[in-house]
Amino acid sequence: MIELKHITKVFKTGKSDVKALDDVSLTVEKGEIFGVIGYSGAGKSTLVRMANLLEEPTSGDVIIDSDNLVTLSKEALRKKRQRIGMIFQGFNLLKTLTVYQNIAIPLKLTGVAENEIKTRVKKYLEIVGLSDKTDVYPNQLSGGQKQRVAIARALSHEPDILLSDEATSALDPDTTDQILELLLKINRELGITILLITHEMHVIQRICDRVAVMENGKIIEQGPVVDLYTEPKHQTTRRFVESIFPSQTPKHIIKDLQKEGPILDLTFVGSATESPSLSVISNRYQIETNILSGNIVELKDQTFGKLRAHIKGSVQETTKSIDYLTDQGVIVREVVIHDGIY
Ligand SMILES: Nc1ncnc2c1ncn2[C@@H]1O[C@H](COP(=O)(O)OP(=O)(O)OP(=O)(O)O)[C@@H](O)[C@H]1O
Repeated sequence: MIELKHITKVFKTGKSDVKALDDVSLTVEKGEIFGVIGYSGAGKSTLVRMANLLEEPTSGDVIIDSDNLVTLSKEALRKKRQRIGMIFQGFNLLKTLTVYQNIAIPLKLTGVAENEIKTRVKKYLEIVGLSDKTDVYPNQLSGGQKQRVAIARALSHEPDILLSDEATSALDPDTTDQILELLLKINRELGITILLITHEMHVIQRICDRVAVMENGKIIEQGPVVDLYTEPKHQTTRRFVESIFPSQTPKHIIKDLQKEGPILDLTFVGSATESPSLSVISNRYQIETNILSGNIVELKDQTFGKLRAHIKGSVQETTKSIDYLTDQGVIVREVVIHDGIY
């Protein structure tokens, strides 16, 4: 549905050029929620703005439903953009207009008839849960409510695609979750494909199907969210996953404990999170287990857990225990410290 092919973007500045995107390719399938995560300056905003050509690539193609935006006429591009809604961190509402006018005026500018405008404003304010705020001004709304109005405004053009540029970054955690739930509902009930950028793993975890990790203008890793959680390949991806599962065992404790037996990081996905594998190995084999840290989180469609445990016992019994865990679908990785480094 959205295909970014070999996109490079160089910003010409006074002194030196900045390569914000460096040969980036990405495909978002119809109906999915695709997240792009990266630290500040990675190139995320530039990337998402390619998908409606708010930013033009220096080279590469932007294909939306088999049309290459780069080669479309101005008129055809204008029409295509109406199929692509966008929401922003700063909401971009006009302060001097009411909620109704903020949604209605862009529709009027694209030639939608007055009756149809009334119907759409009513419908989309209902969907975002703000039917009672039609006549108020943006400064009478909370941040979350402002973002709901911005979402209703984007939806009122009845797009196939919604682009989200850090839409929850200015919101507190509870409001963030409410907006993420709303995005999920829009995706499921209206069938709208969503491409979002964020610097928060929490956003990816809650609603995304697939994710790409960006660094220095490149995509360094991409795939289903659960794959990046279970086996992050790149150091930066590992840092993002650790932001959800901080491993806070002090290094000197790991160093001491590992003299008596291995410290294991255990990763559980789906039903494995519910089976009592650790108590089974304690009962079945001659070992002692001690849990050092752990957490279970909900990904979009399944549960995912991490546990750090210390195991004491003979090499033979420890090996049997690890084999048992592996057979149960648990991913087992030994934590080792050499000279103070994990
Ligand atoms: N209009 C511009 N002119 C010059 N350089 C720019 C422009 N827009 C972005 N850049 C540069 O391109 C690089 C990528 O910026 P971009 O805003 O896409 O990153 P980001 O990952 O969205 O970061 P943040 O989360 O801080 O917004 C940065 O080095 C930035 O300074």
